[in-house]
Amino acid sequence: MTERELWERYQRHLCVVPSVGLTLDISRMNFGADFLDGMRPRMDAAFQAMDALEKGAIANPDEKRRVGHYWLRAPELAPEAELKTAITDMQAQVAAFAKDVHAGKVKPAKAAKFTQVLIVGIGGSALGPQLVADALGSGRDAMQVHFLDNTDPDGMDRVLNGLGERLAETLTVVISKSGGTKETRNGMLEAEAAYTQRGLDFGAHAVAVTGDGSELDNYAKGHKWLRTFPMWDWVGGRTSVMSAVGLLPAWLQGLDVDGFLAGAKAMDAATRVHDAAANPAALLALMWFHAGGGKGQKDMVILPYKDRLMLMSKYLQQLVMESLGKELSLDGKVVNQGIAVYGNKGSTDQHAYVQQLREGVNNFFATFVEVLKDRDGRSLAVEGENTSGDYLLGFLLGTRRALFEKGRESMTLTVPDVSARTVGALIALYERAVGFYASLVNINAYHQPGVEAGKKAAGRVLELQGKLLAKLKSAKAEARSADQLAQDIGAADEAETVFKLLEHLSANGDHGVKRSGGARPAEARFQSA
Ligand SMILES: O=P(O)(O)OC[C@H]1O[C@H](O)[C@H](O)[C@@H](O)[C@@H]1O
Repeated sequence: MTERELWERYQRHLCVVPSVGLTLDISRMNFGADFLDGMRPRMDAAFQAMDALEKGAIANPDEKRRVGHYWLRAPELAPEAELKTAITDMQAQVAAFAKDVHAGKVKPAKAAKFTQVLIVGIGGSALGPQLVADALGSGRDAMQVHFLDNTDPDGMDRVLNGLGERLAETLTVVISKSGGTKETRNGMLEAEAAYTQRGLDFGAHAVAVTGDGSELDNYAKGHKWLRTFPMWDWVGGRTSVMSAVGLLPAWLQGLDVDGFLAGAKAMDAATRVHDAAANPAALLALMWFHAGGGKGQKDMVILPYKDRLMLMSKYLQQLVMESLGKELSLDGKVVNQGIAVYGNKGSTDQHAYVQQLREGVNNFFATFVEVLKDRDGRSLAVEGENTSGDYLLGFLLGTRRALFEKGRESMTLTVPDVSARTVGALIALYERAVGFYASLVNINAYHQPGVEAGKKAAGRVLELQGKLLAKLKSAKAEARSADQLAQDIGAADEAETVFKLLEHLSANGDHGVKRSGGARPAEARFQSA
């Protein structure tokens, strides 16, 4: 295709959303002239399914749940008055609570004001707040935000030690929809211990966002925490950033929450249109389908040319992969669907993996995210009249061209700035694109049965460790191999797991296990010290 033809194709297919100032350019995706027409019946079915979902149908059949994240920014669309009230009440409660915190009406026991927020959560209960905080935050925010999003002891030490004395002015927000996620429970207990160590009552510094009656809800109430905010079964974790999960941290940080919700609402309005050519979410889903043959054969590389959007790929990785990575279709057939997502930021990535994108295996399509506004205020001329921002765009356009020359497909999303409104719009765009794509390939986007398998297996590993420790203690002083110990606890087939457990136990002082013998598994001996 000549540059002239490309320019015409660009103008013909450019999807424009004036309400949020976003455009989607699909001209560098090499779909054929009849692709969009050919997909029309499937796309129409996807539109119908989405309409039904928004009206309150059971869109998550396995869990018999409704899917209501679109109501969070348009409560008037909730199918029942009680739901609408629940949403508006939640919004009012988080806003009022944050105002009281900022005003010092809700204050810590031994400091004048809360100045820091520590969020404890994982997956959908962390990624949204992390994206929003990183994209929109600054050193001038009302409160600074920190995260515990793992059960890594050293990771937690780093955050808690970093807070140091400021723990006395830190409000901890524990977020878990189910209220039973082990990583989050562990983070909460470690945070609690850090407060206790400094002579601070954790409950007077803690709030929860969780489902009514969950383990976390009971713990928070039992330990007299400051407040609990609701989370509902009709909001999925990965689409919960506009529930209290994301709104409470955003309010506390002092971000433009109204703009965030309004951006999403405007994008929702634009993506409800039953005309794929004018609907950026439908076009995204169709392009994903085109690129991967409806089977996820190509990976989605997200390349925002803006530091503030660096977490976008991480956020979309969960949204897309947990929603679309499914074994079974809605009819119960094995389909093993999914699209792999990765990315970081441009132009930084040009100095890393873009080499492979241009010349290596052609198993991806790129999505460039272009932000028109360079910075607040004017820029320095770094070379002739050129600014750093001119370079950033130059690198984006240059890389895009270099990929196209080698037959590598890409789309370009252009947004005016990284404001709360834009971030809300981008999140809403991808939420709906994922829903549409799931319909196109006939899967349930709203459950995650595969995640459970790993959790159950982890539970069995910890049970095994319990038996192992009991055995080691009873057989004191006698050094045994992993194989012997596995047999001793009636788990001969689990010798490898037992060996891994023993290596970890002996590398840490917590359980008093000592390792001797050689480096190889068969030579190693373990005993209780
Ligand atoms: O919010 P929680 O119930 O603690 O869940 C946190 C996360 O863990 C689960 O394993 C799910 O795969 C995620 O979708 C969820 O967001």
